[in-house]
Amino acid sequence: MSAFEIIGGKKLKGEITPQGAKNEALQIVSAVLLTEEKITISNIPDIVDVNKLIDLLKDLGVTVERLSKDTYTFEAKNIDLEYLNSDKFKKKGGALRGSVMIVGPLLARFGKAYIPKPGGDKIGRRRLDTHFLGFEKLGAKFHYNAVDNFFSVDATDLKGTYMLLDEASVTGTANVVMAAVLAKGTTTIYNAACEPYLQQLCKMLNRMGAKISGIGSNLLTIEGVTKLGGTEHRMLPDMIEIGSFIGLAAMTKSEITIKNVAYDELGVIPEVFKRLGIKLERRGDDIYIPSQESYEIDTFIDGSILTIADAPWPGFTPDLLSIVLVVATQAKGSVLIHQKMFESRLFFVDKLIDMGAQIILCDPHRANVIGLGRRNSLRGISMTSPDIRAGVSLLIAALSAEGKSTIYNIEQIDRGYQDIEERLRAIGANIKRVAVNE
Ligand SMILES: CC(=O)N[C@H]1[C@@H](OP(=O)(O)OP(=O)(O)OC[C@H]2O[C@@H](n3ccc(=O)[nH]c3=O)[C@H](O)[C@@H]2O)O[C@H](CO)[C@@H](O)[C@@H]1O
Ligand SMILES: C=C(OP(=O)(O)O)C(=O)O
Repeated sequence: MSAFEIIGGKKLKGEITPQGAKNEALQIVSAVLLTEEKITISNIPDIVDVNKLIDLLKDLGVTVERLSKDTYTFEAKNIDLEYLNSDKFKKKGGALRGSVMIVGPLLARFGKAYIPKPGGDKIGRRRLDTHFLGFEKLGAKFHYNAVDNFFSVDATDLKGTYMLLDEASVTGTANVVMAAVLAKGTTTIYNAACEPYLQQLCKMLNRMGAKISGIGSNLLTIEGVTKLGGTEHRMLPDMIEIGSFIGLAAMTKSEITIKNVAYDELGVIPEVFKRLGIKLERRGDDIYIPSQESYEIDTFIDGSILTIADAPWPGFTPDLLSIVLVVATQAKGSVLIHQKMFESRLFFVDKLIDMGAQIILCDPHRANVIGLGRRNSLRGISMTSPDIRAGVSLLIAALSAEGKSTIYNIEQIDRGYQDIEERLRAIGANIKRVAVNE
């Protein structure tokens, strides 16, 4: 177990480059199971969740070669389906959310797949109905063993069909798309999630020989093919990291340039931070954030208090709401943060309140932040990170706070942020990782 010790209140300065996208990597790496040919993937982030998935694929028989820090080749030629029945798989497969996306490719290529209830953040109910309803529509039989929380699907032949997803689930859409590419006939998926990472997945599948159209919309049409081949793919930069760095710069009054952000793929993210009063400038494909002594939250046109809420893409991602909330604590003005998708993602505000922030948690989904307008700084405290994004939000709060903070349970942060303390130190942060005795 480790913790971060942070001495806050320092301005940072310099350039920072986002890692490859965690949530894209989990989709793309799962897709290698769809072919026995070689797939080369670059800009893979070196983070716990992605490494766990790669490890799982190795156990399944995929030949994995690491060509450089961020580039791997995968060859899923000799898959050991027996591994799926092992206790080792039950333990490893349940350790992360992304592992659920091996089901679609395995079902499509081998006619069966199992998965233990996947892990990921404990941020409220995280159902998998969309995934399995979709597989059933394609003709698979679904079985759920409630005793050991094991999901299984099998099918002799998957058949293309029309389906209206019960919700625009990100991993659910990815999973069903990966099953449908090898189904017989045409599948039409309406209410599909359409975020850039899914677009990336569909583009990669097309390069492998799939026939997917409607990419980027919520209506995907997939003409099934009999076989897919190898390809090369490069991951987009992680938009959640980019948003985290914008928030970090504003909170710590720092002048920061975020390099190579793939700006055109960021959707409403820059606009949402601008509505908090943060100045940011697009410079080529970088984002430049000047040092700002203060920033003021916008209101709606009629003067009423701004609400920032999550929504399926192209709405604002729920993964950045915790960051927005923290940044608002030092702004002038008020904002209502409405986390519609998850039920338990806002409870971390009690730590911010202990640090001196003014926040009213209205209910599990809504928090009203009354910005301090820098009248007083947050105070450093000891705290525990409940989930990946709350963890980084607390890290940002600690970097802006007066005095020393200690953040425990940083394994949550390590799930998704690569070498975070080194990268922050490189722009001047006073942060160190310390071992904690259990
Ligand atoms: C590994 C991975 O990629 N994880 C991401 C993925 O999780 P994941 O794919 O698990 O999330 P889903 O898109 O399935 O759903 C997220 C939550 O939102 C709810 N929901 C979803 C769609 C909708 O139209 N209405 C609605 O209420 C779901 O019930 C669920 O509680 O997408 C989430 C939503 O962007 C992100 O927070 C996660 O970081
Ligand atoms: C909730 C997240 O991850 P996961 O779906 O892997 O729990 C996240 O990336 O913010």
